[in-house]
Amino acid sequence: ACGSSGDDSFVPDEEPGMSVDSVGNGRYLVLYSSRSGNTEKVARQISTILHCDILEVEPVTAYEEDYNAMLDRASEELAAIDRGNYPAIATSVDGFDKYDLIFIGYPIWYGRMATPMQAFLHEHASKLEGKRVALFATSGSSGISTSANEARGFCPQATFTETLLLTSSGLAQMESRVATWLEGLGANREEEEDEVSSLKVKITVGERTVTATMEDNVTAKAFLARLPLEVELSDYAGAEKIFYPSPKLSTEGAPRGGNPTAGSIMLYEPWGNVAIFYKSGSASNSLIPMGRVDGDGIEVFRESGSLRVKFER
Ligand SMILES: Cc1cc2nc3c(=O)[nH]c(=O)nc-3n(C[C@H](O)[C@H](O)[C@H](O)COP(=O)(O)O)c2cc1C
Repeated sequence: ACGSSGDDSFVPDEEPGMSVDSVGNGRYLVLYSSRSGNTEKVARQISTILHCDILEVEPVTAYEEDYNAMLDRASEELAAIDRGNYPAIATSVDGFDKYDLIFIGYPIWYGRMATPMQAFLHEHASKLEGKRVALFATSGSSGISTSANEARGFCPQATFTETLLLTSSGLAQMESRVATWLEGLGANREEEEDEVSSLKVKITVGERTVTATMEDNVTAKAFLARLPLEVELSDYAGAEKIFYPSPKLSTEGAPRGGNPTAGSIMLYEPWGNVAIFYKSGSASNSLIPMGRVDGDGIEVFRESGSLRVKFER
């Protein structure tokens, strides 16, 4: 076997860390590594039950298809780890601040934690300080305690919960075992309808989807109540994309006055049109602030001419 130690692997220096695709409110994150799919199934089950974020920790060099070649590689990588050389992994995370509980799953290799997850914990140990960590593993028959000790070694400042091990005979009861374990941890499905997410809107423009955060006022709420909504936005003055809701949106009691900047979503009361500003506009008492396109999502509205868009919750 060649190139298996990982010592000399070139790690591209492109992204400092990846952000996890958020689906839930971000209380839980499931991180897993998996070669033949068993641990991945458990990880997906956890993420489905909790409706939470999930991220695979992947090696830079793909796993060998051939089982014997894989056994060789794994034992070489484990020996290298014992000498302080970790295999290169393609996954890194900027931080775990928003997560209350982080699930970490891996297969058992030679009684130990699979090497990609060891490398991940080695690289992220300081970021996991003070975090609550729930370990889960799959194996043919071996136990989890050696790998749990390895995890504690990497992250002495983390708090470890009760673990879950599914051996090949236990995988058949995966659903009930996972559900019972999560109950014991007090982990439950993330609520989707909290105040913040209820003001979130997805806007799809062609192939791209951006998000906006709406205001908590009567006009914005009237708009939210009409979603999903597909409309043609026309260009106005080379600064706004506009459309005319029909019937007009209620403005009764809404705060007046706006100073539009790129990203502002406002209602122009005299005409009743909704305007998404991709450039700054003039301040006006006839503008009612309705919300704002998040981040740099406003870029998608800079295309010239009209745009077909879909707004949805
Ligand atoms: C390199 C390697 C070493 C393994 N060592 C063990 C072991 O020591 N004890 C055990 O019970 N199973 C062992 N297995 C079996 C895996 O732990 C088991 O198939 C696991 O569910 C695989 O998870 P995955 O499908 O997520 O990759 C090993 C598998 C591989 C590939």
